[in-house]
Amino acid sequence: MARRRGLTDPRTNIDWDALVRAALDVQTRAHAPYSAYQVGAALLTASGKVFAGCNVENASYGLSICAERSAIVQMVAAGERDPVALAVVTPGTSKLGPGATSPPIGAPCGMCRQTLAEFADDLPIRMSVAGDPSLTRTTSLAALLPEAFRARSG
Ligand SMILES: O=c1ccn([C@H]2C[C@H](O)[C@@H](CO)O2)c(=O)[nH]1
Ligand SMILES: [Zn+2]
Repeated sequence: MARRRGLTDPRTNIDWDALVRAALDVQTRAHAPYSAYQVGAALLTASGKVFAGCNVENASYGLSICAERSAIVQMVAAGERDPVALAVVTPGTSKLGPGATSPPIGAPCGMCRQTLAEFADDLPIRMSVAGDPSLTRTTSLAALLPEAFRARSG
């Protein structure tokens, strides 16, 4: 018999504030000397644990890894494979340089979307701009990546 999801199930009871805080915390440790664009991501898994990742750039630019994929690597290395929510935090206006207006709410890139699709059919995703609570949007992996590539059905 399938277990009913209780109040403590992270799928139905996502503590978004805590997840965004974890993303903000790891964002400060991003290694982004080339783009100066620091990103933090925090993945909540079905076990209730949070795995955080930041972008790590390289002098050979193409080797850079995004925050979202960093978080997935942390999750898999810890033996988990069932993400239930993702928070992503991108830089606020103060980091954008002179003359910058309102920053865009940074959404996960295509490569990160497909990497997320490896571990979840769908996933709520909250995207926030650091330091500006009005710039927050909650969407889903299925909305961001319809018709993800899947080698197998089911
Ligand atoms: O989904 C994304 C898109 C970009 N970046 C990083 C990569 C690079 O270090 C910086 C500028 O593109 O932002 C992420 O972390 N996640
Ligand atoms: Zn990415």
